Amino acid sequence: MQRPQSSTEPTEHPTDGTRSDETTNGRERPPAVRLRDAALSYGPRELWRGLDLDVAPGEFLAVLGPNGAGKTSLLRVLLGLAPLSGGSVRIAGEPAHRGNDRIGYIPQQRSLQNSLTMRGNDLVGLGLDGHRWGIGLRHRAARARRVREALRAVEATDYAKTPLGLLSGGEQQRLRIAQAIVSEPDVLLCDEPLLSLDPSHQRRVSELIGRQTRTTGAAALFVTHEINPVLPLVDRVLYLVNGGFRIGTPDEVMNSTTLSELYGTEVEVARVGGRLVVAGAENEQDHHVHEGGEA
Ligand SMILES: Nc1ncnc2c1ncn2[C@@H]1O[C@H](COP(=O)(O)OP(=O)(O)OP(=O)(O)O)[C@@H](O)[C@H]1O
Repeated sequence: MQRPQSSTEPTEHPTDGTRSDETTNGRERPPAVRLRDAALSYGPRELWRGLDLDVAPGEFLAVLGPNGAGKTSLLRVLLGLAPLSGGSVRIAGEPAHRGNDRIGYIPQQRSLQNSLTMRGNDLVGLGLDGHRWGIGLRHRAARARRVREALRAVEATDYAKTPLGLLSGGEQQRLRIAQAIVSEPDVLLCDEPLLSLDPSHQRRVSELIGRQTRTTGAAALFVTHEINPVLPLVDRVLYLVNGGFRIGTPDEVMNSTTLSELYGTEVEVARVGGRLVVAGAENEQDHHVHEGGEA
């Protein structure tokens, strides 16, 4: 097992994976996510350890790495579904816990149940469950307004009343995003939200999440095997490989020297027409950025 690596020497951020710009609109806000000396093991298998990371409000963090590196497991830790084996985790200043209404979660894309009864506005409304909505008319109206606004934000109003089972994968994915943003969370956890979307939907979904970080100050942790569609949005990258990791801006992490160190083998990173192409990494086909796909 490879020893965990410290982050690269950043030019703009401290070396411990934290960002100093925690003041938004003159008000101090705690980091959206704070991990300190965090470690996660399943039995004898250690996925990562020594992870120090502050994700600032409004920051867009891409989480990259090959299959099995522990990206989804990191999201499960933040969701309070998996306990750390060492260190600590806080979400918006509070310990991580299940059912945290400060988090909006976009799970890995699966086809939504073939429901002919459940509709988009029902699905989005579920994103408000657990919030304190009264039973009076006023509260019902406010709840309905929030759902309408979320549907409008993802441009899904036209099919909000169509049974989910009749919608395309891209349409369903936009509804999942509406469900995740309807409660205006502090943290958006996105687990490969671009999977199986065509390039134009990839771009729209990425832009939607980017817009949400800018307009509400939500931090996004965006797990992806394909960085190019989100590259213009990414503030920093967390790259996990075989127990080691690097944290830094895309330029600091996505270069031949850093990735070769991290993988322990020669990896080449090239910029081709503004796109990143990685060659030589283990499981290359599973995680690298493809030259052909559209950003
Ligand atoms: N509850 C669990 N108990 C034991 N092992 C687990 C558990 N959850 C995940 N693992 C293992 O931990 C490793 C990391 O899994 P994880 O899903 O976090 O990887 P990932 O980086 O998201 O991979 P992928 O890119 O394939 O989605 C895998 O080998 C997985 O089998």
